[in-house]
Amino acid sequence: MDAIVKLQNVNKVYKGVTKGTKALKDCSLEVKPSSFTSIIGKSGCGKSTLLNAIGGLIEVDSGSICVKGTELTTMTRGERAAFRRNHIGFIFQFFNLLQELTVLENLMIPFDLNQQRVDKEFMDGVLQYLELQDVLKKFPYELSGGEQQRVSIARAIIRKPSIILADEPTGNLDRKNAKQVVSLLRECQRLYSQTIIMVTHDMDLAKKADTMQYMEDGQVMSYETT
Ligand SMILES: Nc1ncnc2c1ncn2[C@@H]1O[C@H](COP(=O)(O)OP(=O)(O)OP(=O)(O)O)[C@@H](O)[C@H]1O
Repeated sequence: MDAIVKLQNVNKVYKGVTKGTKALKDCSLEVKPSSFTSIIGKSGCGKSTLLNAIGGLIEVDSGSICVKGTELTTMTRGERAAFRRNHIGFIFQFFNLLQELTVLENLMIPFDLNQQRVDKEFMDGVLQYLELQDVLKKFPYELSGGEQQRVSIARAIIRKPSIILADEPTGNLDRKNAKQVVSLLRECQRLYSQTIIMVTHDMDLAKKADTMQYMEDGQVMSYETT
């Protein structure tokens, strides 16, 4: 099956004050559709940069990034943003929920921005599955860390993106909630055929993916398939 995400020889240098940091060095990666991939590697090896490049959040210097058959590197920033809104959901370590909005309002932000209609039935199913129906009127600061992360997962899922990019989604959670989040991502993959790419420091959680990619010094070095 064709890869849903394919990077070939991608290079990214962050132009610093003194010298540039090479965050990606001829980095290549292929991800199969509806698969769950984890990316592990030491701090600073380029994991977040790789995820941000796949999600079109940053521009790279050279190489090819093909997502769902579309080349991102030739797009303008606005085109990448539109592509991201249509196809990609992001989950972050610090949840990125707006504290002054209720849970429901947070969930509606992407729909409002995109002037897109909500599939109410689908959304209700996701909320039920993530056990969030009873917290919809609460504010994020009234929720536990695990609940907040479940809200951010719901926000990523309910727009039915084909790809979910999760950057250390369990980094701020205790063991029990961390395991639950990874199980939920697995379920999203199973139920909604979403492709999940998860960056983590946690080897035990990384092993729960179908494919584990190891990054070192700006490159994906190897992979294991279970
Ligand atoms: N915006 C930026 N400006 C300058 N340098 C950056 C920027 N973002 C990342 N870097 C540098 O690029 C390299 C890769 O960073 P990246 O955040 O991708 O690594 P990481 O593997 O995700 O690290 P961690 O596990 O600590 O989150 C690091 O040397 C980092 O200091």
